[in-house]
Order: sequence, then C-alpha cells, then structure tokens
Amino acid sequence: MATINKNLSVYDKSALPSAKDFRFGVVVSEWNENITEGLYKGAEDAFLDNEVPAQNIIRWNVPGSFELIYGAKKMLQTQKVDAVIVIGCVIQGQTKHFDFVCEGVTQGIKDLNVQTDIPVIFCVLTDNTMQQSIDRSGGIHGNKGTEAAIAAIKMAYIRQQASLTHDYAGQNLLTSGAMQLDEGTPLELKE
Ligand SMILES: Nc1c(NC[C@H](O)[C@H](O)[C@H](O)CO)[nH]c(=O)[nH]c1=O
Ligand SMILES: CC(=O)[C@@H](O)COP(=O)(O)O
Repeated sequence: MATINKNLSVYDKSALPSAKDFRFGVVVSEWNENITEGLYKGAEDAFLDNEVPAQNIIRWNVPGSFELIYGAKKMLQTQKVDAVIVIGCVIQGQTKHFDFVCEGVTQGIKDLNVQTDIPVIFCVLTDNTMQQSIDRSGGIHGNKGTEAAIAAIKMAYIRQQASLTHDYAGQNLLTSGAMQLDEGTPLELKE
C-alpha cells in the first residue's frame, strides 16, 4: 500500500506497549534540514505522547544521509539505547548520486540490523521532489517521523520480550515456532 493510501501519523496508542522505560537514539541528517527537522519533531512528539521521558531521547546530528550509517553505529556502540531511528531526506538531483546514496544508506542500515542486537529504524525519505518530502514530513500524508517512532517502540518491545525467552542457539526464533508474531497480537513466546 503506497503512502498516499495511508496517513503516516495515524497510530492506535492503546495497542502499543509501555515505552516509559525505553531509551531511544535518533541520528538526524543535516541535508534538507527543513525536512529532517520536521521528521525529528514527528518522532519526538510521538515518543513524548507515549510517555518516553525527554531525557531518554538521545539526538545526534550528521552531515548527510550517507553518514547516518556511521552515526548509528557509534550510537549503538556508546549509548545504552533500546532502538535507534535514522532520519534523512534524499531528493533526486540531476545525476545518479541519488541512487548511490539511497542504496548505500539502505544497505548500511540493513547491515546494522543484521549485525547488532539493537533495532535501527529506517526513517529516510527518498523522494523525487521537495514537495513529496514536505507531504511526508508533516504534510498531507502525515509524518514519517511519527511512523518511525511507533516502529521503534514496537521493535524495542519485541527485543525486550525476545530476551526473556530460552536461547535457541543458532536457531531463528521467528521460524523455530518459539515466537508467533501476528499483526496486533501481543507477542507470545513459547518455550
Ligand atoms: N544529495 C543529498 C545528500 N548528499 C550527501 C551525502 O548524504 C553525503 O553526506 C555526502 O556524499 C558525503 O559523504 N544527502 C542527503 O541526505 N540528501 C540529499 O538529497
Ligand atoms: C542525492 C544527491 O546527492 C543529489 O541530490 C545531489 O544532486 P545532483 O545529483 O544534482 O548532484
């Protein structure tokens, strides 16, 4: 379903786990800061709306979206956080640079999710025009920063619950039957 068919800011607060004890890192790109600041506000407001204490939100800035990878890596290595959001806005220019930045950031953030134990949420707009970015950072399609904060809360909870289960060494919990993840159903871990 494309963004135009859903509002990025809409979420069911009653369906979320408590986030008051979670700590979140947010790495923000300074490129297109008129957009990334709006995305950050959406994320921050959603955290605060879900009782995350302001002091539990750690923000770092990096020059551009490509640097989100290194910034998130150092955040994970040095800060006690339950999830990290990377925020960027990449807009098509005249050259192929857009393609390489977008692909590089996507693969780099994917790698962090594979190689580390902390969820890293991908809040990077990859748009054709500035208007598309405006529409998705608090405009007519809502705010992707809000969506990212809700994802961060949900993933921090999944990580917390998974840490309570038996260590199925070498097994993928999602396929071993130990973890049933149904949409909207609280996580139930089976021994
Ligand atoms: N054109 C955009 C960039 N480009 C800069 C790169 O992200 C990077 O900072 C540079 O290549 C140095 O390593 N970054 C964005 O976030 N958005 C753009 O539209
Ligand atoms: C994503 C970019 O780096 C791009 O916006 C830079 O613009 P250009 O391709 O015109 O150099």
